[in-house]
Amino acid sequence: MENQFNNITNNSSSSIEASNQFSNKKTNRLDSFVSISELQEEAKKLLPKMAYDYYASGSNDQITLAENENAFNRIKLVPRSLVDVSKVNTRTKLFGRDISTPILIAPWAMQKMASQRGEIDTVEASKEFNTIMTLSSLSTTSVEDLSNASNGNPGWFQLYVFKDRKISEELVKRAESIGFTALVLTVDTPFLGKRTADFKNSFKLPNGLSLKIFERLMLSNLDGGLNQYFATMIDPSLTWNDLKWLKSITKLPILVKGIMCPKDAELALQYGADGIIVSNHGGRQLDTCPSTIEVLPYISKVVQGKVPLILDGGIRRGTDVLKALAYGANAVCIGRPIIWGLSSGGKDGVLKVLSLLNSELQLAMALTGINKVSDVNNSIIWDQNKYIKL
Ligand SMILES: Cc1cc2nc3c(=O)[nH]c(=O)nc-3n(C[C@H](O)[C@H](O)[C@H](O)COP(=O)(O)O)c2cc1C
Ligand SMILES: CCCCC(=O)C(=O)O
Repeated sequence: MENQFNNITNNSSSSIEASNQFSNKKTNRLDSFVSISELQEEAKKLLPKMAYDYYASGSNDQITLAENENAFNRIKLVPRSLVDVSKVNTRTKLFGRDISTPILIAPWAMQKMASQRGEIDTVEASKEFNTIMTLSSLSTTSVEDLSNASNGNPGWFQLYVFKDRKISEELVKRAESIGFTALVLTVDTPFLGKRTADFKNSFKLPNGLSLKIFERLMLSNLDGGLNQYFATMIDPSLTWNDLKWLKSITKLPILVKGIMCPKDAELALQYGADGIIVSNHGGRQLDTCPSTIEVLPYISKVVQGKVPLILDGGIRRGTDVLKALAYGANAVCIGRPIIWGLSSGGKDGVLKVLSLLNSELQLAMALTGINKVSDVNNSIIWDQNKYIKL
């Protein structure tokens, strides 16, 4: 039993084993953390306040930020008995690629505030765990350096579209030519949400760091504050027609990230999206919008398996991953859990987070009588109406 849930279904490596919470073979500092919330506490101790606040914050009153997690906790799973679960397996396939887990790494900006090697640590961990990382447009590592660090297999690239389309076009072509295998077009951010702590802290990148991808644009120092930077550079006039433009300049599959409305899911399909990411940007954009898990079943009904469907927002436990799969997602992305892992222990910290959440997922699958990801469906969600006549 212990072995089964220690050795995750990937090419198990020493650092994964060392970071596993139940392993008694080796111990290191990361072994003592048994949950994402403990890693968050550790990150809070280690990070400068300005960086921690930027990473942790939601917008306005942070209602949606809290709701993303709370909504998962309100959903109840159904335990099942006497099913042979001796070979539970979290492997799955996405865009033809075999991955060891349905847990992917969301794009998040400025990772070198969390560890010295930033995005390089994250991509190395994602490769070792055999999952997919999406690099943020606002990365502190260049696309070329990330590609080199991953032997030409850096994962997916997240795109914020610039007012100057030529810059975006050049960026897309660069990313495509050096091995990125999909584009993630973020559509929930015509303007950056109002994150109070960043205003109070007068957030700016620490000296010595810059937004590598845009270094040439001379705006990398962010002196005017995040929102001003964003408003200066990013195009708020983007519409569905621009998805056609993007498709015309790349052969890569395009996932649309930030879909929260079933009507928008319909439009995304109509305009040719190759994948949909249900996301409210981790509660950082429109405050008081619903949690992502709440809207997922409605979007799943529109998508009907035509393209891969991914959810992010509020995932802090393996049971949350299982609930998202049960509501129709093919995979999930995690943002802040990776941030806390990277801040607490660099690459090993990211591996720790992936290992911890995937072990929890594997255990939750066993306890609900599920052996493989493709067998998950909504019968594992408790619905008293189904049993009311019994
Ligand atoms: C600090 C931080 C930076 C982020 N930067 C980006 C970004 O550059 N591009 C983007 O599309 N989403 C960005 N996101 C949103 C994440 O991709 C993802 O939607 C969100 O973190 C998921 O919620 P979770 O943190 O609860 O897992 C960022 C999120 C955080 C917390
Ligand atoms: C100017 C930084 C924007 C990155 C981002 O998307 C976020 O912080 O949520």
